[in-house]
Amino acid sequence: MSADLKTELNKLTNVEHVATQLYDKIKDSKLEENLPFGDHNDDELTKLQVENTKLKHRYAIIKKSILSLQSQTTSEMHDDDTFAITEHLEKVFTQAIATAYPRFSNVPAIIAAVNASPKFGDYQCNNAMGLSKKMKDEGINKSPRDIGLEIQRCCPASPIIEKIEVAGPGFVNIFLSKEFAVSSLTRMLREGVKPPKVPRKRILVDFSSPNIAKQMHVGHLRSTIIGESISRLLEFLQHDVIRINHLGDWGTQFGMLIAHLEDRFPNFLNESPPIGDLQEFYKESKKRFDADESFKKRAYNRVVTLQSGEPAATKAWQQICDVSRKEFQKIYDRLDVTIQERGESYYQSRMLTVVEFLRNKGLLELDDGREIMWPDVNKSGIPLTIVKSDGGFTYDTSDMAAIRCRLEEDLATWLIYVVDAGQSTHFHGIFKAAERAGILNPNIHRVDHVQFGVVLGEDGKKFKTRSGDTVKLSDLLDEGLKYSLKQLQERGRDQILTPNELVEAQEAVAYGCIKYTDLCHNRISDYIFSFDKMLDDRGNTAVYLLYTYTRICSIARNSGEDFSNLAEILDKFQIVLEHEKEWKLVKTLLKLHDVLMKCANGLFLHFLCEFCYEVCTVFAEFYDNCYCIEKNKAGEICKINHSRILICEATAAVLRTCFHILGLKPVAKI
Ligand SMILES: NC(=[NH2+])NCCC[C@H](N)C(=O)O
Repeated sequence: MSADLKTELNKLTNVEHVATQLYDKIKDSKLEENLPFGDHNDDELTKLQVENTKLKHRYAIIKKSILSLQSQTTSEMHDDDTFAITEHLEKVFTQAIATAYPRFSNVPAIIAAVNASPKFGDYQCNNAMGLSKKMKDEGINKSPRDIGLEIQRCCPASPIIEKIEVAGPGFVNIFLSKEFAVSSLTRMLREGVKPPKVPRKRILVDFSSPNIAKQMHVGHLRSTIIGESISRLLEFLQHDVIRINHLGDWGTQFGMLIAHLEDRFPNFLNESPPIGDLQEFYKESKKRFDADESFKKRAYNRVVTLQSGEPAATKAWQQICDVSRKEFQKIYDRLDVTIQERGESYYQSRMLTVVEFLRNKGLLELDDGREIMWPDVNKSGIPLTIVKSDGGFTYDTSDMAAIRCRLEEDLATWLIYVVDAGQSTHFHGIFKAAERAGILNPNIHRVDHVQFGVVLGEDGKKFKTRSGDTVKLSDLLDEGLKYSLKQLQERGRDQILTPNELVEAQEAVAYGCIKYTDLCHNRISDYIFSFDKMLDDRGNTAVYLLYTYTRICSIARNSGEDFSNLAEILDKFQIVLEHEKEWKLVKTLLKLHDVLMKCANGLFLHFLCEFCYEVCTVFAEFYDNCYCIEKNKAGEICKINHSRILICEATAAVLRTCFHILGLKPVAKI
């Protein structure tokens, strides 16, 4: 709210206050004399009445000036229409409430999109009931309907609002302006889909984060998919995003791996060891570690040499990491994931300093030879183990060092950890402890553990292969490719598409399905992994969305005209919104910014999936009812509705934006 507006509102509040006092005075004086209201002629009362008239006059002037100031701010907002509609309406109606009832100027407007019949408007302001209750508590009786009417009267003009209606017991129904919709859509077609404006932040997203020498499992796959999409969403909103792979590349297990490497590949310093299956290698070394005392001793020694930075041990460690790194990278390439590696080893020296820091602050306590830290001053919950009894560090230590580095060195103000729900106690402890240590300040920093549920097999049990082993991710992706190829062949697409187009479609469908199935459920719940379900072309699936998108793209192509230069078309043809289905589709498209904001606020991507599905189903309604191209009996094109094809192009542009965030690769031909 502008400073001018605030001053005017303050004036109004004062006048309202004086007016109430005056009213009470008049009422009391009448009660005293037992006279009916307005039927008094004593001097005192006349004076009060004159004053009352003056106040009324002043009140009206101030209200008028507020209204004009408000329309100024709302049209300023419109100069650049890259805002979310709900957010804009919240501002407009918060101002309306403040003008109508200055003492409630801090009550935020409650705005909801209306999905029922269009006669109830497109959005609703739902404050009337609440305000009526508030007034009742003050002893004032005002019906929600009257309050609704007053809000309507005080609503500043907004270019996005066509009209406001008060219905029933006080519903304030808001109808969007078609003029605004056409101008937004035209702009979008000319300039591309722009993000809503939000204050830019530096955000660090910690995701994927598998462990060296261990299998990357479906939990890591979920983290990879969700983390990538969250990063894309926040980048689209113009934030400065740092994507971090917090690899498990440090710890005592490396001692035995190095010792085993020395024995199996004595020439490792000169030649990279041909380790095919690192997991098998891990198992072998673990067996020796448990059975052979001298091997165990050497393994412990290698931990010490590695941590002190000794070159041979460091080289061995790097080579082991390289084997895993290459495997992980193959998965990232297939899924089009970009991430920067910064494993636990990165924090080795920072762990030393963070331990010193916590110790100096007196936050570490001795417990059975370990040094622990209580996240809470009251010692509730579970303590973190900062230093083990043998002097080594733990997962807690590396995360304390990491959080400090991210906030103090990277200067991120928002940290996002995309890790399974099983680690929620760990992260809760880290966040609390960081706050207690003064590393994290909740007034400046935001931290989120973006947790997610487990992937289940079709039998409802934990996802495993038929033989009961954990599923290898590369095998899973291969299987997806097989399924999607089979589906494309069943549709005879292998006959129409070129071999390259077929591979492109096959990958888009397979990887798209796997990602979309993960993202379209509320991430907190578990979900069942089934290729048959995810490849269904009806319902909320990637296949349905990709097919709809391809169909939309083909409309302009089939018109026989060149729609590649939209600006040129827009110079010649206007978008008109006459048919109710055209209007419904455009209003749906305009929800994009609201949906993006909602996804970013709670870090939930299923809202975006639901939105894509809504766009596609509303598009189908539009397409069934509105001809874009008309053909004569001979099957020749006789009329092209340019406005409608432009609406199709806008739909495709909105879907493309969402697909990019969700990691779906749109293909022009399927
Ligand atoms: N900062 C973190 N702790 N990130 C998540 C690490 C996940 C860990 N490597 C695991 O596989 O469970």
